[in-house]
Amino acid sequence: MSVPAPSLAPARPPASSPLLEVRDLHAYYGQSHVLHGVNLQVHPGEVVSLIGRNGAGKSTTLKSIMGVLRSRTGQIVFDGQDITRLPSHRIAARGLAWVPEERAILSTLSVRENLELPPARPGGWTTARTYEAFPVLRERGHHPGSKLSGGEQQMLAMVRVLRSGPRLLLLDEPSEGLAPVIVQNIGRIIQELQQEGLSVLLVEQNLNFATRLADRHYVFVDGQIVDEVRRDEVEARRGELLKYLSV
Ligand SMILES: Nc1ncnc2c1ncn2[C@@H]1O[C@H](COP(=O)(O)OP(=O)(O)OP(=O)(O)O)[C@@H](O)[C@H]1O
Repeated sequence: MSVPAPSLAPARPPASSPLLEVRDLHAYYGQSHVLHGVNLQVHPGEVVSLIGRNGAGKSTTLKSIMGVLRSRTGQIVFDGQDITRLPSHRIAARGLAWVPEERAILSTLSVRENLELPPARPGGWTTARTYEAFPVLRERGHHPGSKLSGGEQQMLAMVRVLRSGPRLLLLDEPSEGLAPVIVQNIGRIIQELQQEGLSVLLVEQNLNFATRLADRHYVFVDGQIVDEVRRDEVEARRGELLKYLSV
């Protein structure tokens, strides 16, 4: 997997106030208590990754932030406002966009219909930008969503949410199951988005992909964050990070 290497400069110093702050988050599926006091921050323009083994609670954290999983306690603050009790659509309207692991595109609609259904908002991706970044989506314009490859589905799912011009993008395993060249392309787009000031919270199992892109990493074990690693610490601590991910 090769994403163009970003500069070797240390992680940018976080701005004084975080764009997203998650405080003492607990989450539940029925009787099952799966997040145990998660605290994390994402600063404006930062790319932050959540890494950890399967079942550690990373996706649940994204679902809790978006308000898709309602059975949770703690506080989620976005741009200084408490959004914990808002319904998901109002959370999205504040500028958070989530691409779930299953990529949530409309399988019976064509690529073009999938692209055009979400309303484009000021600052969001236009159709022209979409085709410039991912020309394959123009070529596949009339194909139904169900007939796309995994990579094409990931591109389409990302573009659908980028049309709304979000300020924070939540990506759940964007590299999962994709060919190296597609992973590289998606990595390049994430870097471009960061350069434009977008913040990204990225769930990843692919350590190479995560460490190339993210300024900071939170390590999840059994529903808790047990470690935090900055970009400039990654090389010295790569062995520990691999151990956290190994089964
Ligand atoms: N819909 C659900 N109902 C019940 N338990 C769930 C549900 N979704 C996830 N879990 C459980 O919650 C825990 C955290 O899962 P989560 O999906 O957040 O982990 P993850 O770190 O994202 O890993 P993965 O890569 O496997 O998704 C796991 O024990 C999982 O089995």
